[in-house]
This record gives sequence, C-alpha cells and structure tokens, in this order.
Amino acid sequence: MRSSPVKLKVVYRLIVDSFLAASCAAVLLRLGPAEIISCLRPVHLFSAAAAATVYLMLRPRAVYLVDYACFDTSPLLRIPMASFIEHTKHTPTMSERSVRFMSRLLARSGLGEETRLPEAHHFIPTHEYCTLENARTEFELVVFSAIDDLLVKTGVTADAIGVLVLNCSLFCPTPSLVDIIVNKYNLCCDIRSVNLSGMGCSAGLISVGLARNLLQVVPRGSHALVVSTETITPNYYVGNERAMLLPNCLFRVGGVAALLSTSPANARFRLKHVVRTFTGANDDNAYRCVFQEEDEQGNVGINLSKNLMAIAGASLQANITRMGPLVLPVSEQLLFALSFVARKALRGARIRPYIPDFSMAFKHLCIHAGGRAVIDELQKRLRLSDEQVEASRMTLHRFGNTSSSSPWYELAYVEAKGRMRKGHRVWMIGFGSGFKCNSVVWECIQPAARNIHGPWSTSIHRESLGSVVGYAVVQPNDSSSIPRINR
Ligand SMILES: CC(C)(COP(=O)(O)OP(=O)(O)OC[C@H]1O[C@@H](n2cnc3c(N)ncnc32)[C@H](O)[C@@H]1OP(=O)(O)O)[C@@H](O)C(=O)NCCC(=O)NCCSC(=O)CC(=O)O
Repeated sequence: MRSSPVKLKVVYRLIVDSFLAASCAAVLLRLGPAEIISCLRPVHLFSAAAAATVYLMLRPRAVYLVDYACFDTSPLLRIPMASFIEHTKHTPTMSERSVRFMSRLLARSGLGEETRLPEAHHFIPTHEYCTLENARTEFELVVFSAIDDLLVKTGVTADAIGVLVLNCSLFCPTPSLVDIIVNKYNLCCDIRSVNLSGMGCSAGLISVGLARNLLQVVPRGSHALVVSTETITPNYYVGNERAMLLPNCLFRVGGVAALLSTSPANARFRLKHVVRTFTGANDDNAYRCVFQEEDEQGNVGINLSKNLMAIAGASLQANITRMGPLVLPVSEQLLFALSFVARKALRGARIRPYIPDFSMAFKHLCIHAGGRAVIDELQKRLRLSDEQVEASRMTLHRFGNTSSSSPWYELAYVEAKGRMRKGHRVWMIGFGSGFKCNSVVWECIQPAARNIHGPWSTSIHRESLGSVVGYAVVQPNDSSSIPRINR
C-alpha cells in the first residue's frame, strides 16, 4: 500500500501537470476557432512562416547514436585479487603496510574477481613492464577491438567517418592516439579529429558533446566516431602514499567506441541533452581532489582525496540544477525551485534541498562506476533505489573502474538484461578530475537484440545485485588462498 505522503505527491503532480494544459484549453475554448482565425492578418501569417523558416534553418541538427561497442575484455587479462596482491609483494618499493592496505581496500572495493588489468601488469615485477611500447599495445588492443566490433555491428565503412573524438586521460603519446586510429583505419585526410587528454573520467560525455557540435558543421548524414578509454599500463604507482595506492586497486582495462550521426537511419538512440558542470573554479579542494603528482620519493601517481565523495555529490547537485529544467515535469521543477528559493532566502534555517524524483524523467541511470563509496554517496544524494544503481554496481564489480567508458558498460548491462524499450530515457552521469560532473541524456529508438555479442554476453545470466552485496575477502598473508565471498 502507498503511504500518505506518496499519495499526496501523486495528487499534487496530477494537479500541477494538468494545470497548464487546462489553462491553454480554456483560452482556446473561450475564443473559438472562428474568432482566432478572424484575429489573424496576412502579416501575422507571413511573420509566423518567416519565423518558422528561420527556426528550421538555424536549429541545431538532431544527433543520433547509431550504435556502440564496449571492449569485450579478454579472460586472459583477468586479475584475481590474490594475484594482484602477489604482484604488489614483488614491487620492491612497496612496503608490507601498503600491501596490507591494498588487500583491505580491495576486499571492500566492490570489485569482483573477474576485472582485467593490461598484459604488462601480469608480469613480475610489474613496474618494469610499464613501458611506452606496452602502453601502446594495450591501447591498440582495447580500441581497435572496440572499433572493429562497432564497424561490423553497424556496417558503416571507415570512409564514412568525418569526425573522430577520442578521450584518454593519462596516456598521451605522439603521434597522438587519434593519429594511431586514423593510420590504422585509413580515415579521410580531412577528418576533424580531436584528442582529449587529462580530462578525467567524465571526459567520455564531453566527447559526446564535442562530437555533437562537430556534426553540426560537416555534411548532413556524416558519422562521428567517439572513443573513450583509459590506458592503465603506464599508471602503476609504486610508492606508499595511501591516497595514491587507491587508483592501483580501482582502475581496470576498458574502452568503448560509439558511432554518432545526424542521420536517423538505423540509429538506436537519439541524443537529447548534454549538460556540463565544472566546479573547479575558485575551489581548490574540488580542483585538487583527483590530482596527478609525485610523492616525496618522486613516484608519480594519482592522488585521490578523501573528500572526493562530498565533492562529487556537490558537483552533481550543481549539474542537476541545470539538468532539472530540461527534463523534469513541471510539478517536480516547481518543488525544486521553491526549495531553491527558500534556501537562498532563509539561509540560517537549514532547509534541505529538494531532491527531484528522477524516475519521472529517466527509466535508466548509468552513473560512472568510480568506486563503491562514490556510488553509495550518489545513491544517498539522489535517493535512488537499489535497482537504479544496479548497472553501476554491477559494472564496478565485473569490470572495475574503467574510467570514462564505464557509463557505456552500464548501458550495455541494461540492454543485456533486456530492460530497454523504445522511448525509454537514459541518464549517463560522469564525474572526474577538474572537478567535473557531466550528464548526457539519450532516448531509445531501437533496443538491442537480446542475445547479441557484447561485454556481458558470457556473464549476464549470473549477474544480479544479490551477487555483489558481499565483498570478496582476501587473506593478506596468504596469496595462494582462493578468495571467498562474504555474504
Ligand atoms: C576505497 C573504498 C572502497 C574503501 O571503502 P571502506 O568501506 O573500507 O571505506 P573507508 O573510507 O573506511 O576506507 C578504508 C581505509 O582506506 C582509507 N582511505 C580511503 N580513501 C582514502 C583516500 N582517498 N586516501 C587515503 N586513504 C584512504 C581510510 O582512511 C581507511 O583507512 P583506515 O582503516 O586505516 O582508517 C572506498 O573508500 C571508496 O570507494 N572510495 C572512493 C574511491 C574513489 O575516490 N573513486 C573515484 C576514482 S576517481 C574517478 O573515477 C574519476 C577520475 O579519475 O577522474
């Protein structure tokens, strides 16, 4: 049975959402069609036609997602936690204390036993194999596999690609990563290509926005290839700073290739909104909360601040303040606006911000799988149900933090579960260094066929929220032991 506040809210929504429609209908009924037509003069009709023509000519072209393909990580790259810990023991610069710390973190990280690390990280001592050549090898394996899959899936040939946008935060060689792709696929010599680096985990959604913008200036019907990945190989931290050991435990291999177009032919999703929020201006805590630096011994790593959860929550708040008006029904917007005004007007009165009910706007949420505590925080902030964060938790468990590609693994999860329907809206939320929180909204035109090949095809039958409620427990002093699952 529904509780009274919920019932009240349903009634409130009905009243507010019907109010506008009722007002318009009343005005039209009072005037009557004959009266409306008699009010119109030729000059009105001409102005309306001119305004409509100008609008049609200037409005941005609609952009569609033809399809996407996530790197289907090879089982050979699987890194059970015991192996990971064994490898850290063979890194001479890492102390026993750091090894114990990482064992503890891994056990509670929400990552499962099937996440993948690049080939170089499977050798001992790992740091000796983190070379530029091995980084290129990892990049090529991940990205070429995803692009090959995408081209096969869509039947689009490489010469139909007019725009290429790639983001990879920490690996930025020359020739650039987009040059590697242009060279491999023999893409057009006048391709508009952009290589984003250093932009963190939210850059995948920035790439989507950038591709959308570039598609406005190339011939209609052109295709934009968007590639989002993080190359793990060169980023193995060998020091003992706890905040810098965290990324070793969380980040794993992954990548996605997505094809966008201004043509709706064979498209599977329509791009509805891209909303970017940057909270680093004048806020050093936010700016430094994911920070590449050297520790006192000169070892380079990524320092993840303990404040990250709070900062991610605040930047999400800023992002939804801009997203809300675009996607929420009037009733939710009104409550949100009232709470905003009340909070501003009565600063001392500790009024909690109103959290809109996003299930009214979206059927599926794909929240960047940054870490277990991050998902927990966002679930709490947005008051989401376990089902609404399921794709995020499952992706973290099965693939780890794959950085900017993680929302795509989540979209693939929803599709592999057969939950996507025509007309469903999907909200992708990315956040990362800067500090940035970005959102992309898609509307499904054509769900994927149920049993297609994809990153979840071999495991979806055994994936469910219930299977990840416990955390794998590794015995730090016994690397040979098989980790057990603590439920
Ligand atoms: C790592 C965890 C799974 C640990 O979970 P726990 O339930 O054990 O939580 P906990 O907070 O008690 O942490 C356990 C121990 O780790 C320490 N600890 C936790 N976070 C730390 C940090 N950032 N720096 C230093 N130490 C840290 C705690 O002090 C504690 O130590 P002691 O027990 O000694 O007191 C969780 O904290 C988590 O998910 N954190 C978020 C990870 C994160 O920042 N992800 C975003 C990646 S960046 C990204 O995705 C975007 C981008 O790169 O752009």
